[in-house]
Amino acid sequence: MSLEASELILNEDGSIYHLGLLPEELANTIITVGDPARVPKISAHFDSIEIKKQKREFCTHTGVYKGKKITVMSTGMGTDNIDIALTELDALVNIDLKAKKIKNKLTSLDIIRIGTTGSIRKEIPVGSYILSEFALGFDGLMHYYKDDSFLRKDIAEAFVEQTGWSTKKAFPYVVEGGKELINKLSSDKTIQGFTGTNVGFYGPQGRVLRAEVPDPEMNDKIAAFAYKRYSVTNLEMETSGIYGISKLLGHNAASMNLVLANRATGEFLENASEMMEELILYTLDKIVQ
Ligand SMILES: O=P(O)(O)O[C@H]1O[C@H](CO)[C@@H](O)[C@H]1O
Ligand SMILES: O=c1cc[nH]c(=O)[nH]1
Repeated sequence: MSLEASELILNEDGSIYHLGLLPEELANTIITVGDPARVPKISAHFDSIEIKKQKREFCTHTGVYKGKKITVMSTGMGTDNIDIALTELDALVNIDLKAKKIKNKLTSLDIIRIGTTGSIRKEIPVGSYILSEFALGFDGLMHYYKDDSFLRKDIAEAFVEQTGWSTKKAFPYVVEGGKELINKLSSDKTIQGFTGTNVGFYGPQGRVLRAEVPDPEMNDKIAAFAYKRYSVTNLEMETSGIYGISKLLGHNAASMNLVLANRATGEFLENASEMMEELILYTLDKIVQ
């Protein structure tokens, strides 16, 4: 049975709806970033760039770095965008777009996020690289999919109990990243992370400029959470969706984040662009190793 035109949506040129990409324009190793301006900063290191496409916040460059074909794509901010980006990346490799049928032989992509984050622990300073072993999703995205077999419900339940998580918010979910890919990217430069993914940057991450939050102690409660060997290291806005949709669809994902802010000490990284450039080169070289 083929997928309806309203479900698998293609543009007039046959490309996938939001990303605007054709299957042959994608590599099997994909770097995702939130900020579209970070895409050319990464592809500037490529030996050659074959594809440059932009639709909405999804800017994509595909090229070759040290002999390996890599795609770098921006997702914009938030897991609502991640749902679109990862589902369409999967469709590009695992659905025959002309026949609109799921392929018999499925392809597993390597998806590596290079992002920015805020640490909630004073011992993880600005400038650190956090490589997420697990993600803790506050966004609720994975509750919209049937298969929850890979979610660590024991950790999520302990988290809700210890922090007094409000029932008005989505029930948190916990998902592990792709172990092999994470091992490949890790070194003594990376800190193993348990990354909280929020639905926003201000209130959802406990930032107060003018509008108050219901529980000003929530970041401290998140930092105090301890269950078995698990405790939360940092907050950002995409990793849980990337890990969740990747596990759901059979892809390998790793999330590497530069710590820009330390929420416990109030510091913000001064030389952020220089440090991001270093993280980009670190990650690219680990990918091709
Ligand atoms: O730097 P990026 O990859 O966008 O990631 C972080 O920065 C944005 C917030 O400033 C959010 O997307 C957050 O996850
Ligand atoms: O504190 C921070 C810094 C970067 N990105 C976030 O989402 N939060």
